[in-house]
Amino acid sequence: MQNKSKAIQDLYPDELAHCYGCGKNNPFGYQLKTYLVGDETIAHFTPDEKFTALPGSVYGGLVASLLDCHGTGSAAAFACVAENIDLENTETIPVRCVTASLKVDFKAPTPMGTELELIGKLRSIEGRKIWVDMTLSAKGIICATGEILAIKLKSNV
Ligand SMILES: CCCCCCCCCCCCCCCC(=O)SCCNC(=O)CCNC(=O)[C@H](O)C(C)(C)COP(=O)(O)OP(=O)(O)OC[C@H]1O[C@@H](n2cnc3c(N)ncnc32)[C@H](O)[C@@H]1OP(=O)(O)O
Repeated sequence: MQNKSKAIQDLYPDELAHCYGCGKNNPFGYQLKTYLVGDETIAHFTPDEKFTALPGSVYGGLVASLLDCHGTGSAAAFACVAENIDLENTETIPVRCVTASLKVDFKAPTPMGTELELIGKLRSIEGRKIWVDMTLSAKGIICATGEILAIKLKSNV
């Protein structure tokens, strides 16, 4: 079992840490952080008014991008576990996962100014293909669900 201490995105090497959604080296982005806790992953984000769809609710593009970055982070974490890479005792990980497919279902309006919680669960790993199921909730209410197919790149770029 892994503990919640290092975010998976903080283990991406510096030259690959510029993603708008989750790169620690992108000062303009969301800097989403995904943690492995037991056999799930978790991330939090609190949207402000610039992400408005209608007053009081968050636009769907943000919801999708949070699921995208939590999904690839989760896929990388689950791949590391499968490969016996100890996330607690490494500075960078050798696994590179990118999104091939992302499905989002919007279940309820996502409220503005409330901490959102993203949870990821590994569905399966088949070769370089990693499927993760996700929820995005606010105050315990599921606002969106997501399914991602992430692909582990063949070589370390
Ligand atoms: C952007 C580059 C960054 C590189 C550095 C990495 C840095 C790590 C840090 C990450 C930073 C944060 C990331 C945030 C999340 C993003 O936003 S990522 C950006 C959005 N995603 C992209 O730009 C990916 C664009 N697509 C691609 O580059 C290529 O299509 C892929 C996904 C790497 C796959 O190409 P490939 O390695 O040549 O693999 P390929 O043989 O085509 O497919 C492998 C398997 O997956 C299946 N597959 C592929 N696509 C699909 C699909 N859409 N549906 C179903 N199955 C599929 C294939 O059928 C195949 O299955 P099998 O035959 O093995 O059974």
